[in-house]
Amino acid sequence: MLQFQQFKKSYAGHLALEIDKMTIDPGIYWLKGTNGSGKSTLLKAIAGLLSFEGQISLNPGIDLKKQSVAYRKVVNFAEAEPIFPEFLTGQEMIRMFVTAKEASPGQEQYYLESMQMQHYIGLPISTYSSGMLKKLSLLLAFIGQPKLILLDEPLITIDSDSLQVLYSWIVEKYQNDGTSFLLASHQALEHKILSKAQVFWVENRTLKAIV
Ligand SMILES: Nc1ncnc2c1ncn2[C@@H]1O[C@H](COP(=O)(O)OP(=O)(O)OP(=O)(O)O)[C@@H](O)[C@H]1O
Repeated sequence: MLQFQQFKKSYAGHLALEIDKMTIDPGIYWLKGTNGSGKSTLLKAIAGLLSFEGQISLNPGIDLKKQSVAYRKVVNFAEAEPIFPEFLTGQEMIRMFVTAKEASPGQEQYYLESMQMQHYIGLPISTYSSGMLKKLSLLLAFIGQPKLILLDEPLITIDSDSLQVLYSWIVEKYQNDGTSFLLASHQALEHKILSKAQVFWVENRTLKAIV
């Protein structure tokens, strides 16, 4: 599903993360690691938000650098602490993502309703609480037909009912569409399927599968 070749990310000349060669099969993965180990760096690099050395590609042969538009259409990302333009409404953000990701019209309705976001989605983002903003960013990560969804600390700030809805979105998307997930979380995934997700550990500036 996802391939790394001679991947290296440095900040101001200091190596943060290196993956010489690795293939990740389709699935749901739980990305763990101590603070500062490189989880967000990895997710942002895979999302195409950071410059790096080497190659990241998605099967079949969609290279992040060479086919950047095609790649970004099918790799979605929700940041740990999302920042969106405050003068836009959630609805306007959704409209932008629907266009960029070539989503089917009305796809967002299911997500808006199940997460009970309809009452605020037409308001400017400046009026949102951190949980309301987090739910918007999670919804945006499900827009389109992603092959891979990257969620950085998806469990923080949302209430327990919303958490159960998010778990169901992830499991449904994987089971119905075969979408893979990389979930970076310090909190346990308390769900009967997700708790069995294969673990990847980021340590010593690299990525290791825990078998
Ligand atoms: N913009 C940046 N400039 C310089 N160094 C950075 C930058 N972003 C991250 N780093 C460094 O890269 C390393 C990995 O950081 P990263 O944010 O990826 O860790 P993390 O595993 O997501 O941490 P946490 O669990 O605390 O969120 C850290 O040493 C951090 O100081």
